[in-house]
Amino acid sequence: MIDIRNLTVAFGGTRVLRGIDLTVQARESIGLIGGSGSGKSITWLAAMGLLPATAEVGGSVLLRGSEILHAPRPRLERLRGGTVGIVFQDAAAALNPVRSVGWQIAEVLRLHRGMVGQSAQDEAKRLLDQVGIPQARQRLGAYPFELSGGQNQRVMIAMALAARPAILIADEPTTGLDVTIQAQILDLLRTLRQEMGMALVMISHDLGVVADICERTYVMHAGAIVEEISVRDLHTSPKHSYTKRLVAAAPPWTSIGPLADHAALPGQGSVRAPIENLA
Ligand SMILES: Nc1ncnc2c1ncn2[C@@H]1O[C@H](COP(=O)(O)OP(=O)(O)OP(=O)(O)O)[C@@H](O)[C@H]1O
Repeated sequence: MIDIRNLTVAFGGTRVLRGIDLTVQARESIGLIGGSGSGKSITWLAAMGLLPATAEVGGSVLLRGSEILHAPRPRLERLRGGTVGIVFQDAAAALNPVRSVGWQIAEVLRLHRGMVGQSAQDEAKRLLDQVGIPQARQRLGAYPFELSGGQNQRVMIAMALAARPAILIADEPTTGLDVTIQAQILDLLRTLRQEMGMALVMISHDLGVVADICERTYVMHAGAIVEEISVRDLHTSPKHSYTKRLVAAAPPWTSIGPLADHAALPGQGSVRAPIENLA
């Protein structure tokens, strides 16, 4: 689906990405984990051609076999088109404050699927239903400021899904939300991936989140990938010292923490356990 080779990024001669190699297969769920400033977001922004022109970008990014790095914008938009959906961390900042959520979803439907009028409204309502917004028909007219943080995050996911992407990139989609809402959003992403057969890239500084939802993960440190590891092997065979430190620091109740049920399979949602226990 995506094949990134030797991706480099520099700003004003200062290197922030040092030769990233990364692949995503159809339908798989991968993590990109690392500390603040390690280069997780820059990797995807560069790969998708979303960095400002001041960024010096090198390497190769194949999307379904076609080179998209440095592709002219119309070609890039055509290639990227409905293939890749992106969910950012801060929904409140990413959504347009002066347009209703129904309008914003309908706009994606118009651009990517040529839908207009009542059929776009009906599809927007169906998408809000799908991401778990109650009273979806009435909510089409709501503005982002009228919704909670978790609901805005769901709207962003609905917008990403509206283009029917084959791959969904979620950049810290639960940061800033309280733990209960975080667990609900992770559940939603897990369910949607299964229902829609999408690949999922989960970018997070939280190893528990990645271990909960992904099958394998890349570990980033200081602008480089230091390890690629299956989530199953995180307990037993992390090789790089940075990965070992991440595993050691994982909260005890997560899929990878010391109290984890080691028989649990990745993606089965053990991060939910403490929330259920607290309820
Ligand atoms: N527009 C820019 N100009 C210069 N440097 C930048 C720019 N954007 C990002 N950087 C630098 O690139 C590095 C990687 O940033 P990136 O946002 O990818 O980190 P991250 O791993 O996603 O961190 P976080 O979890 O905090 O979001 C950082 O050192 C950051 O300061």
